[in-house]
Amino acid sequence: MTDTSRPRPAAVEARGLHRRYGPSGQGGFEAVRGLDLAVAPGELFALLGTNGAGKTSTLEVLEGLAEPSAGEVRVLGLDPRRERAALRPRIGIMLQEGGFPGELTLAETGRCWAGLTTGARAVDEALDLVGLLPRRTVRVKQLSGGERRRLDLAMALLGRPEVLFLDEPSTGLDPEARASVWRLIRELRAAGTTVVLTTHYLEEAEELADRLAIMHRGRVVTGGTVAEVLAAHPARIAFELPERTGPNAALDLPALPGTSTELDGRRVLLRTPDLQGTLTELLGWAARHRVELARLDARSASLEEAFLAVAASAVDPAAAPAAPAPSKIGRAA
Ligand SMILES: Nc1ncnc2c1ncn2[C@@H]1O[C@H](COP(=O)(O)OP(=O)(O)OP(=O)(O)O)[C@@H](O)[C@H]1O
Repeated sequence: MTDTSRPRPAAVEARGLHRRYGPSGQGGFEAVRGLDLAVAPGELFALLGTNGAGKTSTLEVLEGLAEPSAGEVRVLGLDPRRERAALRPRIGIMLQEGGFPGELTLAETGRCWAGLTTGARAVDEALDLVGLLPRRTVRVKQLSGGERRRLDLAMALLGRPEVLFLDEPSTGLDPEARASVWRLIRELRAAGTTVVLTTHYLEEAEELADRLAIMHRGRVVTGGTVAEVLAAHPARIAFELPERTGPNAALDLPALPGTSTELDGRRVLLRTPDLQGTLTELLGWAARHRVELARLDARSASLEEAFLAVAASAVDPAAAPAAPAPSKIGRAA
């Protein structure tokens, strides 16, 4: 397992966390299988993963809504179950479904929720944060799906939480609403709030997360900063050789250590752990030989590629992401 821990003290910490549904042995199901994570104060941590990987099951234990079947959990140094009374006023929780009563207006919902919250901010202020102030007299049942998500977020923010748990905060939001939720999350983080979120949107993690972990089948498969996660995956350089060079032209290309090559006619695809170095070599070679590299495209690995590779490698170890074997470019065909 990849250790996604950082030095203490952590705002959120799990050690050897297991969560089981149903009885032990046959008939039960272990959704979380020995998970370690540590989120520093003020950090934004994203939990990614395949469907059914165990993200929500993990979050519910961190939030104190469920008991772990094994392992240790601490949030702000407190046990989320045994010290719930002390912890609850200091955390905000946005579940996948808020489940607020449909007949109440947003303002009434906020007032009810504020009555249960220590040190709550003004309801109108919370609604304003998520752009729902103009809708304060509308009933919850009249909200669109995206507006409900924003109401869930507003209620999670009511108590000015030190730690905010967000389960898929932007699911169902249109691009504009998503951008404003991202802006709000960034502002909260800049003000020192620790945020733990789950998401299916890889660009959300790429945009927001200081660190992330990718889960598959109850385990963290990889984790770290976005750059650290991407570093394990090769960058790609694609181009077309000129027609005059013919199909064997690739034999004339330079040796590019650590780079693997795929040829499809005149189209060349290089995979390299060192994008800048390989590109420099390649462009130098092209300049010296006056070769035009048509449709040249160079890019780092995306989080999507890393995610797909991780999911595949967890099923099939042969597909594990690895640095490409050194090869002379023309010989790899
Ligand atoms: N109450 C339950 N009883 C039995 N199994 C459950 C229960 N809740 C969840 N599971 C199973 O536990 C596994 C993890 O579910 P969980 O909802 O934590 O995953 P997730 O990563 O949040 O998934 P998704 O991305 O699809 O929302 C799944 O296989 C799910 O079917």
